[in-house]
Amino acid sequence: MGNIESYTGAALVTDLDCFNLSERSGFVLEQPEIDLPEYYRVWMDLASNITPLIQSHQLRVLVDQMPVLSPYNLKGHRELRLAHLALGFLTMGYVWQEGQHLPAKTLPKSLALPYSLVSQRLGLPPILTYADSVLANWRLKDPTGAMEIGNLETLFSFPGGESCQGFFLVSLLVEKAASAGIKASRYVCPYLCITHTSNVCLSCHVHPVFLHVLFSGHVDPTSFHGILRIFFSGWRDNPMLPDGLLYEGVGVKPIMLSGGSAAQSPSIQCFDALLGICHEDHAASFLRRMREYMLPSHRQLIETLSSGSPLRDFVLSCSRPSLCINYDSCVSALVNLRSYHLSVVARYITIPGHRARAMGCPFNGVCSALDDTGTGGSNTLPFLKSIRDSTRRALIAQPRHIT
Ligand code: HEM
Repeated sequence: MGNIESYTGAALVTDLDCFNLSERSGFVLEQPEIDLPEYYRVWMDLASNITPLIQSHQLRVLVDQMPVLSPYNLKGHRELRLAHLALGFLTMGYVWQEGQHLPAKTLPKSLALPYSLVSQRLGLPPILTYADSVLANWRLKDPTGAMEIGNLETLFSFPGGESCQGFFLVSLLVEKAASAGIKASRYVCPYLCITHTSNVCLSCHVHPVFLHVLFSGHVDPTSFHGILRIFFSGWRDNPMLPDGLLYEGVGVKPIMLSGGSAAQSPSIQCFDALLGICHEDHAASFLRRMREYMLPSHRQLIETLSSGSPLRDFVLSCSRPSLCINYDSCVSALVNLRSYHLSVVARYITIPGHRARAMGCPFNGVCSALDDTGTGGSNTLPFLKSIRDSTRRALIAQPRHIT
């Protein structure tokens, strides 16, 4: 494995391993481990049964009784990822078992200490991230079959049944679809396109990625808003836990961490970096902060792509109409994805939020404190619109309307 710091575009073409990227599935972890060594049985048993344990209010008691296990019997990247995923589920379940009115303010040492140590080894924060719940939380029902929604299941899932699984699996398939674009990015890496102009045309491979966004049918808006969303909530910018969460045995002060969000998806930030899309200050700093919730190698790829000469400048300097058209088709695809995503957010957050406020929430107000705020802590609609609009501004030929 090479040293990531010293990478140039040329090296990027040849060594995907360095960025923990798979040739077949991009940022998705290939063949995630599905079990840990026997020593960790208690983690796996509790995480695998998290829904009934939350519903019967037993999870906290059982976590309090766990022994403090050493993380040093975990071997290799895949075991560490599975441990981070299982401990992340236990943490979210522990904190939010009793809903928004009674969040746990302290994570017991039995969970906090091994979780912090596993997190340090991976370079991830000790909270459930997108790298866990989406990129490493899957297996094939039939190992010989294809990676498609009917043949996929999650390893762990929160209350919310099919909708919870659907939320993770649809996001997983978006990442899988994005892998074709990520692979193409190797060839249009800004370093390379300076010398190999023909390669830039390959950027159009990014385009089909966005046709794969299929959300309806797998996630029910009422379950998502009323049941599931609280389990992604973090302890930063969150009125339910304004002072953060104390990790017992790790530090003496509570710490603040954002909840899980697809804003932590490395694929979309890679496309922004590659296409040279610049967001407004506030949105850009939120997205940059979300990189702290990605694996260091994924973050590094985004930074490597951003640090080269902007692709957009290069395309403009070539004065080749076909290149401009290809570039614009990639940007339009990203604009369309973000417009589509805005409609998803309205359907899954804004409308159920209004309904819950008007009727009194059918789930005992489980999520009223979250109503219009994303689980990553953003002020949702203005933030997402600003990102969509700055993407649109990158178009070389500015059309009047893009749907
Ligand atoms: C029920 C479905 C979904 C809802 C309700 C939803 C909600 C949100 C919210 C509220 C944000 C703002 C950041 C935050 O505070 O968390 C966000 C950002 C984001 N979401 Fe989603 N999301 C959904 C599905 C997806 C899927 C399937 C993807 C694709 C992987 C995705 C990709 C993104 C990205 C990339 C951002 C960062 C903003 C951007 O770059 O445009 N989301 N989402």
